[in-house]
Amino acid sequence: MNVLSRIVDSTRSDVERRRREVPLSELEARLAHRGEDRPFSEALSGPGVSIIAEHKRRSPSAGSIRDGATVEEIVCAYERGGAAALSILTEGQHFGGTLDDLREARRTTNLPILRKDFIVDRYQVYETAAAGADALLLIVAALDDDDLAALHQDAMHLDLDVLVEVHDEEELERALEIDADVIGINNRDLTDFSVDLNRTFDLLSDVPAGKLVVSESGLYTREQLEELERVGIDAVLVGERLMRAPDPEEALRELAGGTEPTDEVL
Ligand SMILES: O=C(O)c1ccccc1NCC(=O)[C@H](O)[C@H](O)COP(=O)(O)O
Repeated sequence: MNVLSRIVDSTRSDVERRRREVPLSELEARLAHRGEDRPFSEALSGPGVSIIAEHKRRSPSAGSIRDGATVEEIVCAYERGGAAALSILTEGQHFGGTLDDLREARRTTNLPILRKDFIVDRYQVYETAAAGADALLLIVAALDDDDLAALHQDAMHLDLDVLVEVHDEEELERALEIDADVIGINNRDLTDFSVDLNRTFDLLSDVPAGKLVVSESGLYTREQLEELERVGIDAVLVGERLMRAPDPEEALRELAGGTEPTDEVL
């Protein structure tokens, strides 16, 4: 069983537990207290490459990435450094995240927030909206066609933007079938963790005009971002590079082209 299947399996059990603790009807009631809308897609459509800065404590590929900093410290640094949006990893068992991380990010910044998780059940879509996120991730490789379409519909019904993540041409076709507006091309192979930026370059030419395209994973340098900008990528999703930096604000400014690079990482 590959890592994605393992994560999806454990996610399904976690969702069942949470559903018993907080029923869907309770989440629906909480939606009445949702705060103001922070448009996620709009934030990615500015000039140049927009940066979605990710809060990520650990991962299956890297192990522990950063301990000891609060969510507030990290996300406020990202906001000061010029992030267009935040990605908050809320998966617990493999990434050490929680929905409370997302709530804290919402309380302490004004940036639009993507819930980065393994969404396989409509309960999670309601949970995402109730926790104050503006967008969620749907990973095509983790879903069959019916679930992909249904979860996409549920998200739109709740005014959530959706980043639809693909790895190859077949997954891109499936994303286009549901008319996804924001396509994420993941440079990381989720079966062996290899990272290859050519995934973005190869798939980009198959994405029709009018879609927003996000290049995800394995991005570390200003040069990579400049290359992506040249080919017309709208945004990048960056986690490990920023989370390992002693000063995430400074690291973000460097990536965005605001300051000279330093090689310092934790
Ligand atoms: O990061 C992993 O090891 C991973 C493994 C299995 C499924 C998903 C995984 N990562 C989620 C992500 O998509 C990344 O956190 C995100 O794109 C940022 O990547 P990076 O800048 O390389 O931290």
